[in-house]
Amino acid sequence: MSDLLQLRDVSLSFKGVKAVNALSFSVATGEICALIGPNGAGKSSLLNVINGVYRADTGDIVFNGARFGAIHPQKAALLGIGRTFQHNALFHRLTVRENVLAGLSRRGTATFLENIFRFGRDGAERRRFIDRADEIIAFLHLDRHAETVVSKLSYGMQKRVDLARALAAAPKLLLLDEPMAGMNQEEKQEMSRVIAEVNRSFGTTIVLIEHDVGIVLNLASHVVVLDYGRKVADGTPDEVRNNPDVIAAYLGTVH
Ligand SMILES: Nc1ncnc2c1ncn2[C@@H]1O[C@H](COP(=O)(O)OP(=O)(O)OP(=O)(O)O)[C@@H](O)[C@H]1O
Repeated sequence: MSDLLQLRDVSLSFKGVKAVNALSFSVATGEICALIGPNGAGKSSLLNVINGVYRADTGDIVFNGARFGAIHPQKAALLGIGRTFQHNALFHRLTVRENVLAGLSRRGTATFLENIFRFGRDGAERRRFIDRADEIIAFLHLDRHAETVVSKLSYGMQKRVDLARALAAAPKLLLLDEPMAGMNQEEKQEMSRVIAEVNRSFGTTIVLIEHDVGIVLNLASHVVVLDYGRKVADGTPDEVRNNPDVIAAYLGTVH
């Protein structure tokens, strides 16, 4: 299987703190890769480098054959890198459908506001966007909430809407920052099923951050363990589970 994403010797510092330290690893096309590690290990910083929110101090990223040291987040989205955030980036006063449409707006010629407020310069494009939004909404079993204002939904449902928003643009690579944070075990299992279904049905390559190691080791086919910005382990769930360095740095500690 070819690599969709390669990180080569990537480093990022914040005022002397090495958030990401000479990190290299690859993500194969079509896989679910989990990033795990203690608080402050550099996981979110790394996602922010991949989609251009932060600029790496050194190192290269190769995505889908194109190499870049830094990229603008909008360019990353256009290249096919989608993203959710630890604290969702939804428009809480808009409906679920409107939020999913917002995820599509960069793909067309009409602006986000034109898409939302129905004065689109291209009615056919708007129709296509609505169909696409509704397809994703149905896929994620959000149909009955399509017209609901996001602030009225439970936290777990909002996380799902955030996933729908990111998925709407049909990314090749989807970066999920703690998609199960704040959920109970049942909600986590459900979200885990949804992520696996997205990966299977759309062939989307997924890199996700999740603290629940039990969930991660069942969901991901590839696990990268970080500690203090460095890579501690990189392998299959079984390899990682049995790695003494991982047990010492992470699995052996209560998180
Ligand atoms: N914007 C920032 N400004 C200054 N320091 C930062 C910034 N973002 C992250 N850091 C620091 O970089 C290091 C890595 O943080 P990061 O948030 O990437 O870790 P993480 O593994 O995602 O942690 P968590 O699991 O708590 O989300 C930490 O020491 C953090 O304090």
